[in-house]
Amino acid sequence: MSTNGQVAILGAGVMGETLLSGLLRAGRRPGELLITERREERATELRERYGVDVVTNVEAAAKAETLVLVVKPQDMPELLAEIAPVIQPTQTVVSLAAGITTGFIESRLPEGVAVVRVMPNTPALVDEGMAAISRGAHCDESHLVLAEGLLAATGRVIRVPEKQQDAVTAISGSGPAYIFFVVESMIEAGVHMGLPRTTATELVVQTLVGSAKLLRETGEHPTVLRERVTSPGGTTAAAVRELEDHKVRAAFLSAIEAARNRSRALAAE
Ligand SMILES: NC(=O)C1=CN([C@@H]2O[C@H](COP(=O)(O)OP(=O)(O)OC[C@H]3O[C@@H](n4cnc5c(N)ncnc54)[C@H](O)[C@@H]3O)[C@@H](O)[C@H]2O)C=CC1
Ligand SMILES: O=C(O)[C@@H]1CCC=N1
Repeated sequence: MSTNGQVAILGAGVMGETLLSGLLRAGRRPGELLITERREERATELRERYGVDVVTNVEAAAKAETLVLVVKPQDMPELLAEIAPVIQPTQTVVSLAAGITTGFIESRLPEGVAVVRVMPNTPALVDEGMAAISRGAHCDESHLVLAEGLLAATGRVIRVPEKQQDAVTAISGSGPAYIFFVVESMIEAGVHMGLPRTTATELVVQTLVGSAKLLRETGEHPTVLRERVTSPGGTTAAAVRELEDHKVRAAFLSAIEAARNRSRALAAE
């Protein structure tokens, strides 16, 4: 049962489909994958789109070597109660849920099941994901390597101590949303100044991609890169002064701390 290499994705919403499509792009065959999904029309859609089998949670837990839990944190107790009677300590559980600790999961499953906690993000859909993984009490190196193998299909993977996962969630898990918020704001500014929306969008998206590549490929500190854009007495200095006056840096600090605090609170709901 536990050495068939089969991976079951339990809960195939946004993140479940992201992982599923990434595994298929990376060369896994549909027959090696199973999904479960509570919404019937969603299950049908994914079966037709990817050619994977849709099974019940109990069937998935009885069959697959690796169970990837991708339901919302609030749905986790019910899912764990469903699979606990059939799961064996030879299987590996990988949880992608924000805020849910490995201890929370271990305490609801048979003694000895290895649990890996992962925080992925949505750029995984274009193979530019950032995932951080942490070991539970019953994990050894092989379980971490297995989880890394799954997540590496869609981008970068790092290992972090579990106590850092709420901060990771606030930075890279939710992070794409902050970037999209900035992008929306910049496009709106362009439209306010009379640029056609398509022009403003192209300018902003390419500026974002170019800036991201500059950061990654030069390895320079963002402050240095920003200073290079900022000519003395010029346009950028005028803009950055406004951002500082509006306490945008402080707003980012508070926003990201709020996300971290929300992650901490999720397991208690
Ligand atoms: N969306 C994101 O950017 C990220 C999400 N996550 C985590 O991934 C998890 C899922 O998030 P999303 O995909 O955004 O939510 P979602 O709501 O799109 O997907 C959850 C899916 O699980 C299904 N579901 C719920 N209970 C079920 C059950 N008992 N059995 C089978 N299917 C069930 C729902 O019908 C839904 O399709 C959450 O725990 C979230 O914290 C983690 C990192 C990033
Ligand atoms: O908003 C959320 O709770 C999930 C976790 C990180 C990104 N999305």
